[in-house]
Amino acid sequence: MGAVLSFRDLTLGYERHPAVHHLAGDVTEGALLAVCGPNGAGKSTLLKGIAGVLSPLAGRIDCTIASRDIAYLPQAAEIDRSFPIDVYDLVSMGLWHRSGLFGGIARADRARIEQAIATVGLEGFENRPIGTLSGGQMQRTLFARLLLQEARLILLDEPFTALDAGTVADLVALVERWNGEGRTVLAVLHDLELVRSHFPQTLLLARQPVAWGETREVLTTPNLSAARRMCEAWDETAPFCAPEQAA
Ligand SMILES: Nc1ncnc2c1ncn2[C@@H]1O[C@H](COP(=O)(O)OP(=O)(O)OP(=O)(O)O)[C@@H](O)[C@H]1O
Repeated sequence: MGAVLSFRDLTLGYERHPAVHHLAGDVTEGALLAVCGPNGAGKSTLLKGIAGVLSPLAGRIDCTIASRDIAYLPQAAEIDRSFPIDVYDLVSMGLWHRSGLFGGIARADRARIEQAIATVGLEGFENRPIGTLSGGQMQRTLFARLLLQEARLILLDEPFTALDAGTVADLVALVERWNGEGRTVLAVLHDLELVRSHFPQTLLLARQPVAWGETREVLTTPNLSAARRMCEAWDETAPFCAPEQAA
């Protein structure tokens, strides 16, 4: 399998302050990769860089997948739930890449939307405004939208945070299904047991990469301690590419 993503001495950050520093490596097609690390390690920043929301300060990301084939699910806190839209319409947005913003929804599309809503266990919620959903119901709705997107590269930022065990199990099963279909999935996760059980590969980040490879070889006590130390020692005001921060 070839690389779908290549990081070339990548630095991402905000207002010239790096948040992810000197990242290099490849993500192969069909990978199921967890991105782990302490708070502030740069995990969300990396996903934003891959999704094209944030441009590199230095280095680059080579991606062989067209942006229309990339799906990005931000952290729940970043999603505006006050937007007046119901479950059905939010899920149907997963077809936008096919139908266009103002394209009509054909009968076959309606069947697919209903099927996606049923797959995530939300039958009967079609007309509910998203602002009235519980956190778990909202996340199921967003996964139904992802189902319709049929993206080749799926980026998930803390997709299982604050969800009950049943919801997590259902959504993990969807992630595994996507991966079984050959899609590449990157997920930012804090639950290391979940990562060990379901994600074969892990990138451990602490502004810089600490380790990247087989999950059992990455999530070791020494690596996790090093990541904690590196994040604690990080200077938030470090200038762009300060030599002492270089890998
Ligand atoms: N919009 C922004 N403007 C300025 N700094 C930012 C912005 N977003 C994130 N940062 C900073 O970038 C650094 C990395 O943040 P990021 O959100 O990528 O970390 P994270 O690993 O996803 O953390 P968490 O586990 O807490 O979600 C932090 O120091 C954060 O304060």
